[in-house]
Amino acid sequence: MALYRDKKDGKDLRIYENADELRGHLAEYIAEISEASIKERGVFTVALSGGSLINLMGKLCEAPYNKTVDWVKWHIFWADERVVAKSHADSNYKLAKDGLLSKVPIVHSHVHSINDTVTAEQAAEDYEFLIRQLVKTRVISVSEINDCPKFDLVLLGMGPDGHVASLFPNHPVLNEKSQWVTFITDSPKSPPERITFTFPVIYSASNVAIVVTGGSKAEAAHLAIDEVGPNCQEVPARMVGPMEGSLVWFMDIAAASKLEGVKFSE
Ligand SMILES: O=C1O[C@H](COP(=O)(O)O)[C@@H](O)[C@H](O)[C@H]1O
Repeated sequence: MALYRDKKDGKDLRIYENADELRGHLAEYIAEISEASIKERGVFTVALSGGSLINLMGKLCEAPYNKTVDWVKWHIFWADERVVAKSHADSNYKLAKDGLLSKVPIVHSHVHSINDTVTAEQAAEDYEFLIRQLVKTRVISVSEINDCPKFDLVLLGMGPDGHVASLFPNHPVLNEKSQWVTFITDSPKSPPERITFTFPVIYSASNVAIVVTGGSKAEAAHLAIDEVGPNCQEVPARMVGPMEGSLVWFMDIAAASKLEGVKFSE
């Protein structure tokens, strides 16, 4: 059970004693959305991030989920990716492959990774084209509000600066509205060249989860979630607010330690 669960401005906050507790509940949440999506549409489309998220998804590789989840119906995408070779230590694909995809029976052709042999600009263009094809063939649903892809689940981490995917504070791509996937060549966090989903795609998802652990992210979580005045707009995580679906924040106590009005019983 979550130590604390509440809604703040449409955000469903779930706070756990520690990262291990969070892991169990995150696995259950993902498995439930997978089951519902497969029941409704025959497939489950999930966009991953890199960083600490993959380790926090680790319980999915264990019983009962390794056997009960219908892995062959999963289609994997990346909400952001670093433009490096897939074998590079910085690759979000490699991180997910080593930590999750190689441990469960996902169909190889359902793993939709970026083209890592071209420039960041071309990689973003190619990735958007790939997503458009899968929208046309109805593997990915489409938003009823705009023509954006509607992923069943977008899983985001958050950096200590409040960035989500590769949408960094004060970067012009925060305002990108026309493209689904864009690129940057000046990421403040290495490596500099990345592709990223834009906010319209994140807003259109059926479900978005932001998964955050550790005290180094407590200040950014506070700025993203609490009412803190005009400067709060600069925190990209604050800009995540799905128009169509649900938004859940999974946090451990350390990440939630600066949230206002959150009290834990002794
Ligand atoms: O660079 C990135 O950082 C964020 C946050 O990473 P974390 O290790 O602090 O959780 C990650 O979500 C993103 O996918 C990645 O490219």
